[in-house]
Parts: sequence; structure tokens; C-alpha cells
Amino acid sequence: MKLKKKIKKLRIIRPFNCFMSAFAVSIGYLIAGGGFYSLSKLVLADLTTFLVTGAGNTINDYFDREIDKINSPYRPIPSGEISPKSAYLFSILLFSIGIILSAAINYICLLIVVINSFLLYLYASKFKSIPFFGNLAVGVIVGSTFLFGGASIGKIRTNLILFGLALLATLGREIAKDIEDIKGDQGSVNTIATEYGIENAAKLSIFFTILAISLSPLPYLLGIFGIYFLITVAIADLIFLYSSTNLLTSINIEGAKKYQKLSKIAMFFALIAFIVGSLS
Ligand SMILES: CC(C)=CCC/C(C)=C/CC/C(C)=C/CC/C(C)=C/COC[C@H](O)COP(=O)(O)O
Ligand SMILES: CC(C)=CCC/C(C)=C/CC/C(C)=C/CC/C(C)=C/COP(=O)(O)OP(=O)(O)O
Ligand SMILES: [Mg+2]
Repeated sequence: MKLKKKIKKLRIIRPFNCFMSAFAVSIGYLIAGGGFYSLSKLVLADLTTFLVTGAGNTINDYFDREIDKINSPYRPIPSGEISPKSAYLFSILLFSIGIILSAAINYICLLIVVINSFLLYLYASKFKSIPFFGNLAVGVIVGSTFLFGGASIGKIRTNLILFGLALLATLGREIAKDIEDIKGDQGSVNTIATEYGIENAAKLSIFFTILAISLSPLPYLLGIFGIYFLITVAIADLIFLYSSTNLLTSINIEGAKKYQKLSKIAMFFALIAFIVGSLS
């Protein structure tokens, strides 16, 4: 029973996001030409990313513990499963292990992890309350997963297009998530939704999502990936498009909730498309 409770507490790191981030790093590694010869670097990079993502999600819940009593009362801290102090210390431990592991890869990876760790901490404690800038910080961090995968074998510039696509799609999703969180954010966190209204936030969210969709054929048009990528990424684009039209027709908290969940599924299919592209 005790082990079950401990495992349940680990949901504070949002394991699915940790795996998804590490998966993106593996894709960046593959596309940059990583092979079996440097698998140890890939394993270290994936583990580092899993831990730093978990640390970022945990410190986010620590600083959001008051607003999450309204926005997400089921999360581990507001539900009383984990004390704020334990969550804070656990997050710092994960950041520390991630930084140490990245030093074993190379200096570029160490630099990326230190920058991302500070950005994740500052996002949770300060940037989240700066409209748009907070969303942009999350987009940059998510996009950096592809750069980190290439950096593990010394090729940081290889995945700049994937960085841009991930940044734009994440930016769209984060702005919509702030619509979903507007009740708890009101009066304590300044977001595009709280400062400029739900309708403007929805339009800006859809703008960045459509921009990401429009640019998604670039890896094919530039000859980086083949036709199988184009076919597979079209699935992701269709889900992004469906989620955006959904939000456009129901510009409210429920519409934003549905949009951001569909958008995450689209992101997963986009990752599959990148894998297909790198293997075909
Ligand atoms: C159009 C096109 C091809 C776009 C590319 C989309 C793409 C590949 C995006 C990157 C996906 C990725 C690597 C996600 C990492 C995991 C993740 C969902 C991170 C976001 O975390 C912050 C978020 O606010 C956490 O909230 P929640 O997901 O609701 O727990
Ligand atoms: C490449 C390396 C070394 C690390 C990457 C680290 C990554 C990809 C982290 C995952 C994405 C990320 C930026 C998470 C930040 C924490 C977070 C949950 C942001 C969203 O916070 P809120 O706006 O409070 O939304 P919630 O309602 O989901 O808490
Ligand atoms: Mg939060």
C-alpha cells in the first residue's frame, strides 16, 4: 500500500510529458545523425531531459499551489498528497541530478540544461505572470528538446526547423491553457486571457497553431524528410486544424480545454511524423 502511495505521488512530475520530452530529444538525436556508436550519449540525454522536465513540472506545481486550489484541485499539492516543501526539495533534487548528468555528455548540453533549468524555475516563479513572455518561454524550452538531441552529438544547429515548429505549436497551446486556467489566474497571474480577454487569447492561440501547420511541410520542401513524413505530418496538421476550428466555434473555458487536449494529441502525431521522416 505504501509503495502504491509513493508511486501515486510521482504523478507530480507528469510522467507522460517527461517521456514525450525525452522522445523529442531522441528524435533530435536521430535526425542529427546519431547512431549506435554514441548510444550512451542518447541515454544520458534522454534521462537528463526526463528529470529536468519532471523538475520543471514539479516546481510549477509548487509555485501554483494556491491557484491550483481552483484550477486543478486534484493535483498532488492542493489535494494534500505532497507537502509544498517536499515538492520544492524534490524539484531541486531533480534539477541537480539533471545538471550533473548533462555535464557527462558535453559542455553544450550542460549549458542547455542550466539555461532550461533556470528558465523553468523563473517561469514558474515569475515569467508565468508576464503575458505572452511566459508562454514564449515554455515554447522555447519545449522546442529546445530537438536542439538538445542534436547537441548530444555536437550538432546543435541541425534541428532548428523542428525547434521552430515545436515552439509555435506549444505557444498556441499554452495561450489556450491560460484561457482554461482563467478562473484561478484572475487577480494573481497576468496572462493574455486575464489581461486581454478570452476572445483575443483564443484568436492568438489559433494564429500560432495555424502558423505551425503552414510551416510543417518545410522539412519536406527543403529535402530534409521524404514524402512519408508529409503524409504522416498531415495527420497531426488535421488534428491541429480540427482543434483550432473547435476553439473558434466555442471560445470559452470548455472550448479551450478541448483544444489543448486535442493539440497535445496532434503534437504526439507530429513526433511520430518526425520519426517517420528521420527513418525513411
Ligand atoms: C505543426 C507541427 C508539426 C508542430 C510540431 C509539434 C511538436 C512536435 C511539439 C513538441 C511536443 C513536445 C516535445 C512536448 C513535450 C511535452 C509537453 C506536452 C510539454 C509542455 O509542457 C507544458 C504544459 O503546459 C504542461 O501542461 P500539460 O501538458 O497539460 O500537463
Ligand atoms: C531539453 C531539456 C534538457 C529539458 C527540456 C524540458 C522540457 C521539455 C520541459 C517540458 C515543458 C515545460 C516547459 C514545462 C514547464 C512547466 C509547466 C507545467 C508549464 C505550464 O504551466 P502552467 O501554465 O501552470 O500550466 P498547468 O496548468 O499545466 O500547470
Ligand atoms: Mg501550473
